[in-house]
Amino acid sequence: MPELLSQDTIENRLAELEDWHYRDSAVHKTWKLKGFLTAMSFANAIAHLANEADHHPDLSVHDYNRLTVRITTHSAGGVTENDLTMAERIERLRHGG
Ligand SMILES: C[C@H](O)[C@H](O)[C@H]1CNC2=NC(N)=NC(=O)C2=N1
Repeated sequence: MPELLSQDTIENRLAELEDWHYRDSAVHKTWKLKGFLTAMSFANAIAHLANEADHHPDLSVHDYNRLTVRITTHSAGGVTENDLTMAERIERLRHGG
């Protein structure tokens, strides 16, 4: 089972990622997209990435054009390397990398 990371480690890693935060045993970010379908498409792209990685974030499309992603490792009960890796992969996806 992947091991839980300390708050210091998590916050140091998140400092490299724009607008990601650590709260309630998870890392999360909210984007404001161009519209509802853009937000849905981004959520779907993340869903495919997540399924390939077998690591599944919580995805919420809300307030018309916002997407909130929350990532935690259920089996560990908090944030592990797998969550930070997923956050990094989502950022690369968003920026076309
Ligand atoms: C069997 C399967 O690999 C596990 O249930 C995976 C699936 N996706 C998962 N996703 C997340 N976020 N945390 C987990 O502990 C987890 N476990």
